Amino acid sequence: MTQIALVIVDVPTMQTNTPYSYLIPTTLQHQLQPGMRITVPFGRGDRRVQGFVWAIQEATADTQLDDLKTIDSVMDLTPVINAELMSLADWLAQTTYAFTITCLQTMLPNVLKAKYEKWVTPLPTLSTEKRQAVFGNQTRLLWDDHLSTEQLHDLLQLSRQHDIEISYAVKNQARVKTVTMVQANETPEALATAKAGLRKTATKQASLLDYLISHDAPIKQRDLEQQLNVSASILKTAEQNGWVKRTAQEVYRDPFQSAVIKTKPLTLNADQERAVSAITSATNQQDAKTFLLEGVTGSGKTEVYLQAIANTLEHGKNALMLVPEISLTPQIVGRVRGRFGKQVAVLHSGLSVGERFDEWRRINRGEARVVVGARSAVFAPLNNLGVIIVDEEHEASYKQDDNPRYHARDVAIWRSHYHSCPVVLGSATPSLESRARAQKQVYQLLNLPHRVNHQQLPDVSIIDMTEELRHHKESNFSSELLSAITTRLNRGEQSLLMLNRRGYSSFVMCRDCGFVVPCPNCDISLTLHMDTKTMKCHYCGHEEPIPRVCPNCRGHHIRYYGTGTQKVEAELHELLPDARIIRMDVDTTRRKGAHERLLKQFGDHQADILLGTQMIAKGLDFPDVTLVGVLNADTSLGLPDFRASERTFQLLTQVSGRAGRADKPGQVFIQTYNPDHYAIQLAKRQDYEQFFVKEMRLRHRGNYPPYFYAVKLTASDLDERKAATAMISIVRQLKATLSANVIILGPTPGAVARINNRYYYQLVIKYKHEPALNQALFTILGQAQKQSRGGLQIAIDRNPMSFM
Ligand SMILES: Nc1ncnc2c1ncn2[C@@H]1O[C@H](COP(=O)(O)OP(=O)(O)OP(=O)(O)O)[C@@H](O)[C@H]1O
Ligand SMILES: [Zn+2]
Ligand SMILES: [Zn+2]
Repeated sequence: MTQIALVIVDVPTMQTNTPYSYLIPTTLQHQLQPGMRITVPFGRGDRRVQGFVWAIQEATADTQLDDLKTIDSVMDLTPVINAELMSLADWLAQTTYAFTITCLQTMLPNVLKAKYEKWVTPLPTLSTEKRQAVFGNQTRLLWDDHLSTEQLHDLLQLSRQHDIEISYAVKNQARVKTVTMVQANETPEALATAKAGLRKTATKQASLLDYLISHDAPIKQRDLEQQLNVSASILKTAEQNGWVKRTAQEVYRDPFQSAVIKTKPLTLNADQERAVSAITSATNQQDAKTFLLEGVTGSGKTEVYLQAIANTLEHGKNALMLVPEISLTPQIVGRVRGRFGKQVAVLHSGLSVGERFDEWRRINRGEARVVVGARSAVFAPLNNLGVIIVDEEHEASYKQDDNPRYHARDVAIWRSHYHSCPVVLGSATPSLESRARAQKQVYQLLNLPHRVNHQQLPDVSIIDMTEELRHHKESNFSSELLSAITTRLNRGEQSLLMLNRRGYSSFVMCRDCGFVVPCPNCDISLTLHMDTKTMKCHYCGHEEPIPRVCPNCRGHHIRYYGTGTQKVEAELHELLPDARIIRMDVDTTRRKGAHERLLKQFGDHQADILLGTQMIAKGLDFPDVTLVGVLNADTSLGLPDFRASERTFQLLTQVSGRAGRADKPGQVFIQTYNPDHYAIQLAKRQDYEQFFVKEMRLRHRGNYPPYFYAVKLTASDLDERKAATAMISIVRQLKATLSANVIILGPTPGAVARINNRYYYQLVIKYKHEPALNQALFTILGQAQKQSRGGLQIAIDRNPMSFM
């Protein structure tokens, strides 16, 4: 019986979205499995492309075997995509208008996608004869195109018996970090003799020899220098004399290696108890329910997650927990590891390719039972899930803004149905969508209305900055906020200051003619970066020096505008010279582990003030922070987007929630130019429910989500006219196909009309029920594909995070 493989090839076009049939070579019959990657000849020129084995079938009497091309080679010893993820890829392709191949690739760790050397290595179980037959005298075998199908056959078989495995030669991109260690190189007797021969004045050398005589364990050179108060040159001479040897020792840089404190489950309060028992009973009854855990800041949501996970593990099942951009929330990772130790795997972008792959393999082998990770961790190949948690479910970073444009929350819910397990969406400020679904009882609402220990929510004051400006000179700090910070300094308490940078940036402008330096490739001005002393484009990466003379009028009055964190820090230093400040923004957290280090320093009271961008708004739990100041609440309000109020409310409520979380009460100051705006007023009261009611009314009136669904289409082309005409004809086509109830906004130029020399046009379709829409969009994509050689690109974004 001949086997044929159905293969999804790595050629992203509409035509290749369904599997192609390939003949499996005789020697590889019954060796391949779905989810393995292979290479196949494709197209008229038979060029070699990669593909995934989608399914394996027995040929029937009708199969025209002669018409089939044959699989070339195999890339994996074991499947890299399991059955669940294959059907998930199928669903994703359907719902995000992406290609199945793109979805499959998205689920793989990067190391499998890139061209690393692959080696086959024997495992201890491999018999000596087999070892000799396969590896000869080599310790490992390079896995490349030169392997014959016979060899592949043997290797696949050995792999199934767990006798061999594949490893990837990932060169650690970050250099190995080392410290210099010093150790005695001679016997104590010999050293004593050396000491006896020293001149009387050589006291430093004498004390070094004394140390070496009584210690033989290696010590860090730096520590030794400090301890004995000797210089590096003394040690160098000692080495030349043969008294010591110096070695470079690798230091472990795993950012999560840093001590996690083991924690025990806390005694739950009544609200937490209710939430945990609802979730655990869904786990135990295999009920694929979606819970919305709405709990005010500091209400102990994390403890609810941890106990729901503990229950899952007790029942022999595994757990997945998503957190927004995990490098931003090292605290929460620490808490999960503190409870579940080595069973936890962590996936996030801060890990090197190799580290990430190691974690992925631990999950794939079933060694890790709890996975914590950011957006793409939702594809972690965990089996037998008992609970899925999506923390801070309202976070925009859960949506991928490139193909496939998936929302991790939707994928989590899909997986919960696959595994018949509950999913918990948690937030102090749920997205309107999720809260509306809870209202309609599609999701089950669980409430934590109080802070733990009945601590009050912090007292929030709004400061009208127009008033401030009238009375004082221009400053980032109102007098109220400044005196509140001073009080904290005197009391030895800590403050958190947030600068809202969304949709806001620093730039330079000519004071004489008003000229602002634009990007040559995009229709946007360049952003000022003081750390590198350059101007950068945030869209295309263009970079140039800060001009000294105005390129427009040759004037010399260039002025720096905008409130960068660096500028605020400088002002703060001037106002409060004694305050110790930690600044946290993209510039200070670029290096690996920097984020966690800064937070740790702050937690250890090495600073009085943590000054940062949005990255300090979420998830932080420091007991001695009693003051939060928002320097500019308005910048995100001004954006022309239907979610602007929601985003602002969420941000202000979240950041306010960082104050007064332990026994000392908290205080918050919000500086704004729009003190009467409802998003700011309701954030002051931290009244999510009121905000929900008010905002829903406005969304209803404006026909916005969640009352309407939305799809955003974007066309881009090097030629502006082509992008615009494509959009106009798409609108015509949609109007002809869809019902009269749809609302089409646009086409309009994109929020940035030109990026990297491509022109963007967009339109937004709002609808309630349009059965014909899906097909219409696929048709549009198919047509666009045919024109894509000309450079036209169409992107479809379902449930877009913004209409901009
Ligand atoms: N049952 C409990 N008993 C005592 N302390 C608790 C209990 N539950 C949680 N805590 C503590 O209360 C603090 C706040 O809890 P946690 O950080 O989980 O709140 P949260 O709801 O996740 O907050 P946020 O949404 O603001 O990040 C933590 O320090 C936590 O250890
Ligand atoms: Zn000028
Ligand atoms: Zn640019």
